[in-house]
Amino acid sequence: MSLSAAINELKGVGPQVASKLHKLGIFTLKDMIEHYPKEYEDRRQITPINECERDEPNSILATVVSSPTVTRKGNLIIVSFRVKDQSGGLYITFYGQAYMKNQFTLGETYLFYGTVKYKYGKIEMESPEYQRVTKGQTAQSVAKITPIYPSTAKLSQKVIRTLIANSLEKCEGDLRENLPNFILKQYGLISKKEALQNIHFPKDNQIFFEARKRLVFEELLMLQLSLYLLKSDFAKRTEGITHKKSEGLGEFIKALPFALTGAQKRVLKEILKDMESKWAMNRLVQGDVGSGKTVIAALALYLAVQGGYQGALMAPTEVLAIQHFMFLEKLMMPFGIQVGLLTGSTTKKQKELLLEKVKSSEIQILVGTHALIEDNVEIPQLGLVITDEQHRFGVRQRLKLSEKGQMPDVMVMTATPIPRTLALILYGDMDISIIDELPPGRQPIKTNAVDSAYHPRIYQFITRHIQEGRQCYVICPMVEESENSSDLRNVVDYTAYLKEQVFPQFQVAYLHGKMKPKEKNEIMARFSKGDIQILVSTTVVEVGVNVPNATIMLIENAERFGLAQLHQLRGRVGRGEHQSYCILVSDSKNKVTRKRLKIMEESTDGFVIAETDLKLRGPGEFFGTRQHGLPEMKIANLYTDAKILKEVQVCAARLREEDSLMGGATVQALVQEVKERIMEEELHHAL
Ligand SMILES: Nc1ncnc2c1ncn2[C@@H]1O[C@H](COP(=O)(O)OP(=O)(O)OP(=O)(O)O)[C@@H](O)[C@H]1O
Repeated sequence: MSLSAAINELKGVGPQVASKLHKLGIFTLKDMIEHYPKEYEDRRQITPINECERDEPNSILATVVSSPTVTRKGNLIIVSFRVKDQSGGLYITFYGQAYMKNQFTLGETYLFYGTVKYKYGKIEMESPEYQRVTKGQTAQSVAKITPIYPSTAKLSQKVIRTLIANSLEKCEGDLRENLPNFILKQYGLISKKEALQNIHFPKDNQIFFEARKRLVFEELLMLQLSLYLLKSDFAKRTEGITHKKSEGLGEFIKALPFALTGAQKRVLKEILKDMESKWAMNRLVQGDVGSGKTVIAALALYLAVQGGYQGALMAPTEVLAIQHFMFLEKLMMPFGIQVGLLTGSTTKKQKELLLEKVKSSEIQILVGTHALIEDNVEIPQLGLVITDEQHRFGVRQRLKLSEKGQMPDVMVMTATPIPRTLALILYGDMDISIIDELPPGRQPIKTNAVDSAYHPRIYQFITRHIQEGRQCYVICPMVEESENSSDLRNVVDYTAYLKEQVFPQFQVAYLHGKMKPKEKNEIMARFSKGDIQILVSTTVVEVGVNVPNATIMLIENAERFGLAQLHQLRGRVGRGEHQSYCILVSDSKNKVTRKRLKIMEESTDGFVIAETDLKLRGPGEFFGTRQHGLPEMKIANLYTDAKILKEVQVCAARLREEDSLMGGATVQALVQEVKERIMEEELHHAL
């Protein structure tokens, strides 16, 4: 059978099982085979019955010495019988599974795996997994390292195991090697077929590790190659624009309302060096929330414009685009530089006029949302592209903006502190600058995680601060009440409650993603001016909003947010001279949640928070949402597999650099496979 055969072509998969498998995202035999175990149980160690650890799982090899009997306790059917080995005996008991009565034969030997308990003065093993050991078999040939699969959609582990074993067997002929031989040799990788067989049913620990390494290597290599392909079809370092040194830059810096921090100066130097060189700049500027990235963007844009080029700045939301526009306009106007704004709400007429001015270079800096990448936007002298990324744009969108110019310099700003291992993958071919210093005078934000019993005190606290002239954000996980989330705070109802019951004396308003852009902008402008004191919102304010007078960030149902997200949200306060506070409300008793909220109380360092979050939750959930244009990881863990990742990057770079390798048929097939995957991803995304 072929790997692409539909799962219901497999024996034993009827419509019911198929629909359960579909729920797990399994449609073909290939999907089935790539449904990797989440963990393993080592059942090879067979323990004599009298040495079994209580309340722990054990493997025993025992013979049935009493016929199964059925008893009832209320509605519960209990099947029980006694088994023995040379050291002793115990009872095997199944609850609620009447059919077990007929599964065992007196005098036969079985391998049982289950938890051994003391119950009502008897030793018993509860609902164990079992397998008959026939005459010719040894216990060792039956007791195995057994895979345990993730989310089973009500399919038993046994069924999944059997389906995978069958898929592997039926597709054996189609499990072809897809990595070139020289890569297998150089990195000591086992074949694809062996790896797939042993990731599910490893014979021993050694082969399991080898199988995993091989599959992780392949997955990361595919990811790295797809990033290369998406970025520039294996383009090497390219020559770009040589921006002229600007004499006026010093004057521009002097005109800023503050002195640059040491970190800002260092990053600026790195950027200037890139811009003034003949190579195209491709730089990621990473700075913790509030570290002052926007001004760095302004300086780079100023330099480009001074040399006769145009610059573009793309932001992920309209609110943020407007904020950047206002900031840049104020700085640039005194120097006679014109800044334009293009967003989804720009009217047709305004847009025509604006685009004309951009085309004639009358407007030198264009700020906007992804409206900037539309085909009719022409920026003829485009020399610098900056995206304020925050993980909202895909690699492809970033490229599309760059393509409006002739190899413009590219700078990506991000506030999400990305652990090094992840930055390597997401921005593998970029140079990285880090702004690791906050502007002077900032007091660390005080953070407290509390439960909802604290609400009355929280409201008093907010009242006091607003009376002193400050402002407050309140974040809820939902926009409106919905059926399955009535226990979560929602923006609409909570605003009404706060307005009427708690803060009738203050201006309370709400903001959420479903509102019209015009309404959103209006509310944000009123909050910026101080006309609104309490802004209740979803995470739309998470990205980059800058209102220095806001000093309290109250987050309801804090357990619903990723740590990176909480850190971003908290970064909306503490942006001015006043002491700021972040209050995280959660009634969750979950241990991991409590730990995560505790980290927020203890650390204000975005990098520490991000690393810890990654450790606690795994990278899949790190960003809260999936990355556009990036395949999901099936087996690799970007955090713990950092060592393999490094090897992969060396290997991928070699494939890219040495054209001779590209000529080989296997490498071409590999690249083709990567291309197909990207298409699949895009399709998946478009749906
Ligand atoms: N060197 C500096 N000294 C004093 N204030 C500064 C300095 N640099 C920036 N600021 C101010 O700090 C605030 C935050 O700056 P900015 O909005 O650029 O931060 P950011 O890094 O983009 O943060 P975020 O990612 O959270 O949006 C702004 O009010 C800005 O004017």
